[in-house]
Amino acid sequence: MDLLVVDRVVKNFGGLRVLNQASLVVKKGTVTALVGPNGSGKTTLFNVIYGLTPADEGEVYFRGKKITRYPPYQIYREGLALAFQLPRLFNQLPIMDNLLLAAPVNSGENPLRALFTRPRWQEEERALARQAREVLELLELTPLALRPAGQLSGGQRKLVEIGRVLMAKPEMILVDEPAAGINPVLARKIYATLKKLQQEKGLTLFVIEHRLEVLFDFADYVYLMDAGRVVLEGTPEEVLAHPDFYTIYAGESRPWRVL
Ligand SMILES: Nc1ncnc2c1ncn2[C@@H]1O[C@H](COP(=O)(O)OP(=O)(O)OP(=O)(O)O)[C@@H](O)[C@H]1O
Repeated sequence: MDLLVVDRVVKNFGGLRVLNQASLVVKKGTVTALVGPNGSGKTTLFNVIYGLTPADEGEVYFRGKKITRYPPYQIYREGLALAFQLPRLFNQLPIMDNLLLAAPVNSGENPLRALFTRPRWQEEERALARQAREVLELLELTPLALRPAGQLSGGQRKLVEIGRVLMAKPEMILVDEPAAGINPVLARKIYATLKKLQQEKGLTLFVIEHRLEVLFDFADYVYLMDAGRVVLEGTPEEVLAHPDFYTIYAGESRPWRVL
């Protein structure tokens, strides 16, 4: 099933065409990767999908529903979440609290409603705490549950960022460079965790990555972008075997000049 469909998306910044009819499909239950040289438009495409940057042309569909003009919070509610490249955590607060704060709003947050629906919000809070403990367990972060987020390593912060996103129980997660700036051992661990989310939770993952060596062990399908459009696609083996792959990948990507 096609979970995410990007259909001929165009984005101009001033006179630069950064996305030039970009189209792709992410199938449900896969780990799909987006690779490409610096400046080819990968992050801009994620921002368009997630409603952070409005598309000039083209459409984005999630579960068959057009989400092109939705704001990010509405896309999040539809079950599509974005894990930021630089995790946005509350540094003074423990990991556990960072996860609890990421959960969707519950009935205890409105004082008047809370007064009349006390048993319900107490039960909701208990369920949230259970969910946060499960997420910590899944990400193997339980021993660090009470550690302030500011004391974590870069790799651990990425895992907490993924945990934060999991609290919304999404169907699909966009992950922008989970392994950037992280040593190869931890990078593998992060990918192993993403794979576990796919296999055990049925999550769909769409990942931007530069490190081909980790990526190709975990991805089911790969898109290569250049100058704002998808130029190659296939299984990791197919894409790597393509005679043009390394030339494009190692090149410098220049947006189109439209004005
Ligand atoms: N807000 C903006 N205003 C103007 N130009 C922008 C803006 N955001 C991105 N660009 C330009 O768009 C092009 C694509 O950038 P983008 O970050 O999407 O590429 P990328 O493939 O994610 O690159 P990298 O691999 O380096 O992260 C670049 O030339 C960048 O300078």
